[in-house]
Amino acid sequence: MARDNAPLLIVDQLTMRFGGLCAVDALDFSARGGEITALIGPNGAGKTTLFNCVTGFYRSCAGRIALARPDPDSPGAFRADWREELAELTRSTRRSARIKGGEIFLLERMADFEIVKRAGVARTFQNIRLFRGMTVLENLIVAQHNRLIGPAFDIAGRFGFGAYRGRERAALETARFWLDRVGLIARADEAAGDLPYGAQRRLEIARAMATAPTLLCLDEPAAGLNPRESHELTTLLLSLRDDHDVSILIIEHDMSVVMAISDHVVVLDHGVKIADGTARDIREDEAVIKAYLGVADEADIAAMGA
Ligand SMILES: Nc1ncnc2c1ncn2[C@@H]1O[C@H](COP(=O)(O)OP(=O)(O)OP(=O)(O)O)[C@@H](O)[C@H]1O
Repeated sequence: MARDNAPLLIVDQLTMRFGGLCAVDALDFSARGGEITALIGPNGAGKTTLFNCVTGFYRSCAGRIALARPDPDSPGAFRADWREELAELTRSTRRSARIKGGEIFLLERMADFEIVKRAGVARTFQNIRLFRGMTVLENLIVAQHNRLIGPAFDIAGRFGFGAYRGRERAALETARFWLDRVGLIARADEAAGDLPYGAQRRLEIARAMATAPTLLCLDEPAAGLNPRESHELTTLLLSLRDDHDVSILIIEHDMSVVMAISDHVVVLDHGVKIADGTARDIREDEAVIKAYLGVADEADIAAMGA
């Protein structure tokens, strides 16, 4: 379903090389706000490298990654067309600029912690990275450390001043809300590492959501899930988009999940974009079918409906 919303993420001529290998090659695409954009492609296509550039884990070799963050308190005021302001920001040496109803960022100029804190990008990983020895609840509290650590953290935290207490209470409420939302509230006091695999995947998503992101980047969230869990995941992701106003960028190999949830699909092969469109467009695209026929199993092709 194409929704014709304003762009939230604009990737422009992005290039990432590792020595002689070009993992992402002059990539252009945009992801619109309020949508689920899927990045698909065979193994080694450059999908995780792109995520690592967006989240500041890698510093790209060339190109631009721009993100808009509407003000949460007045989302309606956001100026939908921010190309002019982006051009001006690009010409400057600044990392961000205020625009009507929000702020825009050039992520390739920012450190990873700033990308999380200021630009509102949260992510999950291909291999689950929870704090396994901490409880389920503690994992969500730690995720909100940016909010807990206010300007007066040292003194306020030590003496239990009101401002800190208030922030702490809000962090607990947020944690409980998201644990409830992903069906883990009854397991809040268990060690995260003791949860079954599918529950750990849900906890990772809850942990990312607890940071109130504008853009949620999910790296293969359906990996290792059984069909029932995959179905629950699709329901959860659609609800995050529709009920919680988060835009999602998802890398996923499970084509049934991709086809069920994506508003927009970008297909990479050997670091190059080979298709970009709705799920329906790309499943009929010859270059995509060829890329998958070369490497994927027949179930992938069947799930794409080609
Ligand atoms: N840190 C690195 N150093 C060197 N080469 C790397 C590095 N990270 C990725 N690559 C290479 O870049 C290419 C793209 O890898 P990437 O992990 O982005 O692909 P992918 O599309 O995410 O694949 P998969 O679906 O298997 O996760 C591969 O050839 C990979 O070996």
